[in-house]
Amino acid sequence: MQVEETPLKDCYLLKPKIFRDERGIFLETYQRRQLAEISGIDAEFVQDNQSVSKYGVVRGLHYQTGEFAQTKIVRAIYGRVLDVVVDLRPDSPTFKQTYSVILDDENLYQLYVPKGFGHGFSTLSEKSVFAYKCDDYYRPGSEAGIIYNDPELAIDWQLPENDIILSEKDRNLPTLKQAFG
Ligand SMILES: Cc1cn([C@H]2C[C@H](O)[C@@H](COP(=O)(O)OP(=O)(O)O[C@H]3O[C@H](C)C(=O)[C@H](O)[C@H]3O)O2)c(=O)[nH]c1=O
Repeated sequence: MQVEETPLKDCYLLKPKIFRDERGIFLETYQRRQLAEISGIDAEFVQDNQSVSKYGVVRGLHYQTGEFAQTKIVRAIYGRVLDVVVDLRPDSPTFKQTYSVILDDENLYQLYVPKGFGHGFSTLSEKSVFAYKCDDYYRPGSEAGIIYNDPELAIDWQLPENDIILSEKDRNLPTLKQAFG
């Protein structure tokens, strides 16, 4: 596995080693010891999630607040997504900065998203299967988010606006200014 820094502090792009042969491919999608040795990252993951989305779906930007904030390792098992994170840690040198990267079933890249980040993704293929590890449990009462079209963040989800599909919850998320001043 290769671990690359991103422009956002403590957020890393993980590039697993892919073994290819005439049958197809094999890769270790998570290996705690190797990740810790390479990067010093040693989160204790307790929950795996998976979502399936059709083309045009944007999920996010979401995060859990306070002591229930989640570190995540996210990846696309099938299809192609644009993964987007925003640093929402007021003390961070990259506070309010965003980073986006294509995760798909060809590059098999993963993104390490630290606690205190907002996270979302858009589905660019006909269908995406998205999986991620969390180092804390789902706490409905601590869920929060920033609206996908926040004017300060100006995220390009790489989708025509008319194609974007959002949940009712995501349509009503606050702006960055409303949430963080
Ligand atoms: C996140 C979560 C949801 N749920 C239930 C709650 C709802 O009844 C249903 C769908 O939840 P939601 O609409 O919040 O799912 P997403 O929009 O995919 O949310 C996720 O999307 C972005 C990309 C993230 O990074 C977060 O991990 C997560 O918020 O699953 C659970 O039971 N457990 C969970 O951990």
